[in-house]
Amino acid sequence: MSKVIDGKAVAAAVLEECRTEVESLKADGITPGLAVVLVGEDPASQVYVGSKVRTCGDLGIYSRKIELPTETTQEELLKVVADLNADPAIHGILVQSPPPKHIDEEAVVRALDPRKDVDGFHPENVAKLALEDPTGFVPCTPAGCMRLLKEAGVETSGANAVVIGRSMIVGKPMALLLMARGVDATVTVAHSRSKDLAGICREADILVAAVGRPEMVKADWVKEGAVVIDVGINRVDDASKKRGYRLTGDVAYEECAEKASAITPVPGGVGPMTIAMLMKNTLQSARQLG
Ligand SMILES: Nc1nc2c(c(=O)[nH]1)N[C@@H](CN(C=O)c1ccc(C(=O)N[C@@H](CCC(=O)O)C(=O)O)cc1)CN2
Repeated sequence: MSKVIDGKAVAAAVLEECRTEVESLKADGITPGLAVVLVGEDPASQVYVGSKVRTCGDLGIYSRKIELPTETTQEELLKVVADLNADPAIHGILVQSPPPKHIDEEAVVRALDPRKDVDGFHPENVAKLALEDPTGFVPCTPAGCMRLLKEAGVETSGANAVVIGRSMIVGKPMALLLMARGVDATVTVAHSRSKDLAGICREADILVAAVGRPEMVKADWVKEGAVVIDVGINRVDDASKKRGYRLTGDVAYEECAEKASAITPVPGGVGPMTIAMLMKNTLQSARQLG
């Protein structure tokens, strides 16, 4: 049976580091500020945005929640972003993803001031990640995964890491982080079109699943003793639950836990780290912008 990597506990430790940094920023006359923009009424997004704002409040970070109706036009959203770019009280801006279908999300990300792009999605921050420039912002979920690996004492140097998924939010930045100098993993990025996906995964010392398919990774995809990081947070209908669904990852947890040396659960694994790393990025921005 494997060791469970407790994302809630690691996130709590990261948030304590943030609390200390907020005090230090305030002592220097800087009150960090985060703006969270939510377009539409996606229920999961409402939960995440609420959680981001609550965490800011708990740490003493100023936050501004901007809720816009589903019918908000691209132009209206770009105006909101431009106003936040110009607002000195705001150090970090994020637009919750996914926005409604008529919104061109890439154009919205490009409109962000990259110095305030605490999600790390702007092309300038993507380039800084590839260049290993620490002044850029690392996307929160992969940054959280890296922190979990570190806290779990996972040896990455020379390890075979397989990332399933090639999204801009998780797969691609995760691959860059794993191959970075000092981390030094040998990285394979696999996806739905990869031939023999199970075989590729079986080679992994570190397996990161970020595909958004409930319990796709089965025990026979996992090498004995591998470390498994499950990024998926899928809502699966479950009439036995009060809320009508249960959360499950991209990994069939029980059976994979039998083979892995360490594994993240869902919920309580990578998810809480996303918000903790967002707070870190906001404080980095506040420090850099002053
Ligand atoms: N602009 C962004 N949009 C989205 C991001 C992002 O980083 N930036 N990531 C995800 C959603 N997300 C944060 O925004 C997020 C997802 C999950 C969790 C989390 O704590 N999950 C809990 C379970 C919570 C629940 O009950 O649903 C867990 O896994 O334990 C936090 C944040 C997509 N959009």
